[in-house]
Amino acid sequence: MDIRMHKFSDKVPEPTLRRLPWYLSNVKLMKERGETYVSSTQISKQINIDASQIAKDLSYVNISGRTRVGYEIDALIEVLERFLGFTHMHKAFLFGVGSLGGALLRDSGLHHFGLEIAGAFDVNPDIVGTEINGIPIYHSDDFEQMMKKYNVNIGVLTVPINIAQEITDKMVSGGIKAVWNFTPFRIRVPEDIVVQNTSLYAHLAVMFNRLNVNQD
Ligand SMILES: NC(=O)c1ccc[n+]([C@@H]2O[C@H](COP(=O)([O-])OP(=O)(O)OC[C@H]3O[C@@H](n4cnc5c(N)ncnc54)[C@H](O)[C@@H]3O)[C@@H](O)[C@H]2O)c1
Repeated sequence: MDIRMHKFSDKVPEPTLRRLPWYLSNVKLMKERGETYVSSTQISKQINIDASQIAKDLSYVNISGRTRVGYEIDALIEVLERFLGFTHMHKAFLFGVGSLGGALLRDSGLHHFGLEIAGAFDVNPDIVGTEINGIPIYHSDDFEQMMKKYNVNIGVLTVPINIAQEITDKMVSGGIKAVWNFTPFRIRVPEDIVVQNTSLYAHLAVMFNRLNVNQD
């Protein structure tokens, strides 16, 4: 298989970055079924994406396949996990331990994808000083102090929308470099700060729309 290597300086396109974890999950599934090699054609059959697209996406990752047999599964899993940053833990602080924030603290899946929530912040006296899933919940006023104690550079934002910007500013001035924003507010940040907006509801709207189309 002739895989063109990309230079490390090449910026990986966002759609590729979103597909790679999907390949990883499926390749892991094939390994569980006892396979030792996997080709882009096999992955393609599982997830209904063009084999050429898969090969192109995988060309950003430092691995080469062999003609016909494809990629060695163990090597592919290892390389994908490393490439996607899932092998070492990225530490985060979460702001707003309400229904969504609490659920994220309880989610064991984040760990598998390389995110460790080291601590959370709220102002509700009923929950400050308690912990969820072993994660301590501090008062928001203690954030700056905790930034000195923990080696954290990611902030998860699950506060009410009306204070989304205020809390973002607080996180950034405290040294947070990337914000995973679950609020519907389009937060503003300095240029060097990474923002990832995430909404479960956006996917829901797509599902409802497709459901209606299918039922017409
Ligand atoms: N992206 C999504 O798919 C999605 C899904 C659900 C909710 N949301 C959004 O997430 C946010 C939280 O929603 P929720 O339903 O969990 O709300 P919630 O009211 O249950 O939780 C908000 C929490 O923020 C805390 N809080 C208030 N002021 C604070 C401060 N200064 N510092 C730290 N914490 C503070 C509150 O005490 C509360 O515990 C909202 O903005 C909501 O729109 C997004």
